[in-house]
Amino acid sequence: MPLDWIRQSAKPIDTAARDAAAARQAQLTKPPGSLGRLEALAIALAGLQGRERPSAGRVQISVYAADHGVAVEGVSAFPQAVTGEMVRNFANGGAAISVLARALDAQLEVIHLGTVNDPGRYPNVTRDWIAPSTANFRHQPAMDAAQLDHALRCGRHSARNAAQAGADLFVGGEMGIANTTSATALACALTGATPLELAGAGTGLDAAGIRHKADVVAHALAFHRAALGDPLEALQRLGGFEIAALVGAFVACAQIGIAVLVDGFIASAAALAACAINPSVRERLLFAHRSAEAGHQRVLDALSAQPILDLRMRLGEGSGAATAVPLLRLACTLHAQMATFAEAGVSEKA
Ligand SMILES: Cc1cc2ncn([C@H]3O[C@H](COP(=O)(O)O)[C@@H](O)[C@H]3O)c2cc1C
Ligand SMILES: O=C(O)c1cccnc1
Repeated sequence: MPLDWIRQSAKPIDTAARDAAAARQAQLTKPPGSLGRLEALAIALAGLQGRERPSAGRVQISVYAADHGVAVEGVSAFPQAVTGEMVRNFANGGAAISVLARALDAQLEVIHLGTVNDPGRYPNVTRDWIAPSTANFRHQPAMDAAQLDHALRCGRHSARNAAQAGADLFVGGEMGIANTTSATALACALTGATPLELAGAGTGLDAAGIRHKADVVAHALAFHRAALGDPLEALQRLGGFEIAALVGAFVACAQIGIAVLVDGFIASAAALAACAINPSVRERLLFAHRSAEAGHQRVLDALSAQPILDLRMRLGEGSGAATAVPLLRLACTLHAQMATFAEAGVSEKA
């Protein structure tokens, strides 16, 4: 079976490294717990990376771009041509994630999986073409089995690239007009929430637009209902190429043992699918931020995830995850460089 790999277990957390990091935190010259979540993040990263002193220095950001057939239903505030235009903007270094990646000195990989408006070839964009877009999932499965397999393996390839580059941390991003509709449908199928509970403004729909989007999702869920019990089938029917690539990347990173920092609503819907397909993935994911997209909190709740930041961001591209990287770096630097009570000759708690 070509998809057998997706269900193979994630690398177990290194509890010895995590416990050693927790013991070190207790020795550092501060009241225990006073660095709050920075302590917990350093300890969690130690378990994920298998070393007492973890690092967030080397970061790989992989951004997947693809179009969605459901865009014809008028579910986005922006035209579909923007997906291909943004691929060109990524290539030219002008997108938000381009700027963030440069500022973080992160490795940025852009993978073009297919757009209706083809911007052409660029040396710094990987072309891994599946089709100009998914099919409109209101009336038919978004992908066939071969397309799903292709997209999942594309994500696994990024995880392997990250491993080869010695990445400490993987960030997955996406670009695809109408992909909040796809993420909403997928999240409804996986959580049992209603379309009205999860549908949000995306790129800027008004209240009537959000009701229409929820209606499109409701029709799609009714059409596919009999097949949605299997999360892989739900992903094939309701997902997008870029969302499936994120699923493949998250699962493969978890299997290889690369820590994953999950972005906003769309990346979290992909994380939800990854964990539904392969529950062992969950303990290898960190959640960067709470998006302003209406349904994100419900998706985070379904994952029992506590995001690091809440900056009212709602962009995607991996931008929220990239924004959390400096805090992870500070958490690691404090953990590695603070003096212990013994080293500094400071008296411990009475
Ligand atoms: C210029 C521009 C840049 C973006 N970068 C990410 N998105 C985000 O918005 C899209 C999803 O929203 P919806 O479902 O409403 O279409 C995705 O491409 C997502 O990555 C963008 C959207 C636009 C317009
Ligand atoms: O949170 C996200 O990922 C998001 C929200 C709105 C539009 N695009 C992405």
